[in-house]
Amino acid sequence: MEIVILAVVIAVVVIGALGGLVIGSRKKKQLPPQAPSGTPTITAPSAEPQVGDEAETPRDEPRRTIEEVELPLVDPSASAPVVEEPVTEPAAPEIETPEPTAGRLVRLRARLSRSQNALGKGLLTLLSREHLDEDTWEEIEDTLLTADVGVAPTQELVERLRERVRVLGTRTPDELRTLLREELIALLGTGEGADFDRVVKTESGLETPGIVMVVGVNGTGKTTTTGKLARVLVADGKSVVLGAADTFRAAAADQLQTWGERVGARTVRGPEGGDPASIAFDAVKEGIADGADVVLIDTAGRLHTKTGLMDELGKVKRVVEKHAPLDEVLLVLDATTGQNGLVQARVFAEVVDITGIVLTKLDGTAKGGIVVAVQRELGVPVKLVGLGEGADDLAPFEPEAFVDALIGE
Ligand SMILES: Nc1nc2c(ncn2[C@@H]2O[C@H](COP(=O)(O)OP(=O)(O)OP(=O)(O)O)[C@@H](O)[C@H]2O)c(=O)[nH]1
Repeated sequence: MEIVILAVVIAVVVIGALGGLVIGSRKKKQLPPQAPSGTPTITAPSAEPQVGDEAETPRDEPRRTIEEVELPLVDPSASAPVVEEPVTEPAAPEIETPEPTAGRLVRLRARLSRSQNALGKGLLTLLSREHLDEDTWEEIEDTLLTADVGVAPTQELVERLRERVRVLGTRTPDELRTLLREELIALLGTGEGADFDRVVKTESGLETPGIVMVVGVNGTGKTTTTGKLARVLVADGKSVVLGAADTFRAAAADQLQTWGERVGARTVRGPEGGDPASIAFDAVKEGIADGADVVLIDTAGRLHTKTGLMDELGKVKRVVEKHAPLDEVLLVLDATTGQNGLVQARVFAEVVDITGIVLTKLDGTAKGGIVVAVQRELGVPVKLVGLGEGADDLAPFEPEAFVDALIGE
């Protein structure tokens, strides 16, 4: 009996040991292969629950009702790659630095090429003929008249030139050129006789800003000239307020404002079709309040033949002068319109006291002689000349530089 019990115990032990071996070998086969030591491995997190993971939400967590559960917000653009725009400040209008005004006429001399050929070269060719006979002098006269110098100034010039050539016995082309130069400069109002002050008066000499008003017929270049003049003044270190009293042409105020913004000058404007006198008045008021150096007032183009419009111009002047007297009234004349400009000049001068002339579009005409004629007509100096559409194509008028540009140095 004892032997039987012993045999049963041994059998149980043997079976148990065998069973353990089999399970152990199975377990060993399931182990993943070991990574070679020393090589870093990057593994994805196991999808299977790991040690410490909760199998399910613990029962003691407060339960949420369906109303309390918030669905994740779905952004339709979320799938598209988000390109972040760099945050930029709204660009301030760029303030330009205008060209200095000194010597502009010399720089722009080539723009006078049409007048140069018709007037300057024409005269020099005639004067260099072997015999300066009666016919030649007549041709010289014709050349001057064609270039719009005007009858009286032409006769004067030819007479003086003839006399000097006769007395001095001048013959060489160089000497003749020198004589012509001197006589043309004299005709333009320097040297003997009238010596015009050509400086645009922008200083009032009072506490108030200098006030400049720009007048003329339609399309002569008033707004452009006002804008160019603002640049000239800013270049000279002055602060400028612009008055857009041209309420007649829709785009004029915008055009003026754009000119102003380019150099940091403020524009006072009113409603389209509004009262130009009240805008001019406000512009000067603003200029005084701002402590500006100069107020430039652009007026609407008006036909000199329309009495009502001319009366309106007189009113603008009177209203502005409730603040302070006008320092400068510039009449803008289009040089390409020739003698018609003289008629306009006469009528404008009756309504407002013209103190200076701006001759525009001299780059587009062979009739540079109009400078002489218009000064004679009004007894008022040409102060500025327009020689192109560019922002800095407005030059102070200097007779010597002008004549040199016409006949070549
Ligand atoms: N070639 C040339 N063109 C010029 C000159 N001055 C002005 N202009 C041009 O002339 C045209 C008319 O100029 P504006 O300044 O608008 O004329 P405006 O007198 O103010 O016109 P209104 O307000 O209608 O009376 C524009 O195309 C200017 O660019 C110049 O000196 N040379």
